[in-house]
Amino acid sequence: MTDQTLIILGATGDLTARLLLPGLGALLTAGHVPGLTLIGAATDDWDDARWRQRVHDSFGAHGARAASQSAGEQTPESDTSPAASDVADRARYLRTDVTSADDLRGLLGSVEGSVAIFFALPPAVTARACEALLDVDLPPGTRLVLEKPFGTGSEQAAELNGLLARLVPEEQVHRVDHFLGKSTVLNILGLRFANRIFEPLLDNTHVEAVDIVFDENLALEGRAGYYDKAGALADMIQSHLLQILALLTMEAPFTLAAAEFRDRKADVLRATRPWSDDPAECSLRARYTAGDLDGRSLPSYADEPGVDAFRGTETLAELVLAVDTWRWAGVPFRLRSGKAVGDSRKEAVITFKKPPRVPDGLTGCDQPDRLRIGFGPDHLALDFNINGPGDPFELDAVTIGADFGAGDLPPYGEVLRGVFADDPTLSVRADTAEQCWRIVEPVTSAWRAGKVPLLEYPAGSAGPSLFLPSSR
Ligand SMILES: O=P(O)(O)OC[C@H]1O[C@@H](O)[C@H](O)[C@@H](O)[C@@H]1O
Repeated sequence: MTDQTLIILGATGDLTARLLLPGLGALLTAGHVPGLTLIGAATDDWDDARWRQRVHDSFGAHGARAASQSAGEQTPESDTSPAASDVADRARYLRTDVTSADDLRGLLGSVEGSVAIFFALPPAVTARACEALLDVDLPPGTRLVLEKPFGTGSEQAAELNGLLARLVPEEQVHRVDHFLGKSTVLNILGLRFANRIFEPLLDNTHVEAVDIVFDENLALEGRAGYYDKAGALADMIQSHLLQILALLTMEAPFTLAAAEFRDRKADVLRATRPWSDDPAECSLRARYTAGDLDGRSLPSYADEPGVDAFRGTETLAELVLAVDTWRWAGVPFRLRSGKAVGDSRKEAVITFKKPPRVPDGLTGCDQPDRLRIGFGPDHLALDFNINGPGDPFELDAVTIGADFGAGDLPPYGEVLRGVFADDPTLSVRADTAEQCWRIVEPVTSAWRAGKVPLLEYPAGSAGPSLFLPSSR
């Protein structure tokens, strides 16, 4: 394998420290990308020593240690693995204006081997950095790795795609959605396509509704600079939850090769739209007010440092979608995500229709059957009715379940593995990035026009919920 260099633009930021470097550390510890050179670039006045310390801290704090422990290795509490330490010790930092072609030229001039550039930057800065790269000769095979949100709408995403297409071929663009690197999310493929018993039931004949819910205890956690401009809809639904919807609804690909896998996802996303023409009927937005959560007193979102209260950013969003394919037409898909919600719930729930008729004489429980795929804790459960203990004609609800277990790598490690292996399977393709904005845009326009009120919920409460519209 040729030597690889990873350049992180935005190296001093929160994303790099919290997610990217830990994922990289785990990947290195697992023995991938030997000989990697890591270069950090940002405007901050850092030097190699400070950057190396950051890399060591982030490798040690999360990814590298977690990965080696899951592999059964004994490592002292504060140590990174030797492979990750070696990369940290050799890491370089270059003070760089990422929007300046001269600076980027200088940065790339110092690099050997195969290069991946990770844009750990806000969307607007990413676009400006890509523009600047137009004036730079990129080494052959350069991969560009972009974070979500990809643009701020379908038009901006299309513009950015046009720009990227002038820089490198589409196969070398990796649009990261780290949910596609989560083992539980990827397990949807195994669950659906490697079993006989579930797949035949997953259609509009048998399924009543599907909920994809990601309600978090986490509040803003100091991320106002990014989150206040994004909000729950762009942060979670337009990106992560639509990817889950695609995996739950796609037809079986012949292989998991990038082209086919991404074609099948694109098919269903093209067929997806808001459930009703009136976004007020099928969407809800809300933001948290002061409240208590897990023994913490949280301020109102509007009072969090860095928040522009008048912007009206939602911290909870819910949206019902229709997937207009032969298989799924008529089944509502409810996507919901909220911050500072008391009852953390992260799962996809497939609710089946009731049986056509329960014989007279079987009484008691008549809960619909449900298949639950938990995204944290990772779990699979099937709820159904049986003749339980006691009266043989009295029905009881039971659940059988299995734990998925953690993946070998954290999600960012999995995503980076694809980047270094030149495999874009887990990356979001250009057309899909645009489709995901197209799906939510009728709703964001209605929200902007004030047609859907911004509700409030106390932090720590369950938050408001939509009354599901009847099937049409
Ligand atoms: O559960 P995970 O992997 O931390 O993912 C959830 C996070 O995903 C991120 O992409 C969002 O920006 C966060 O707001 C969210 O909390």
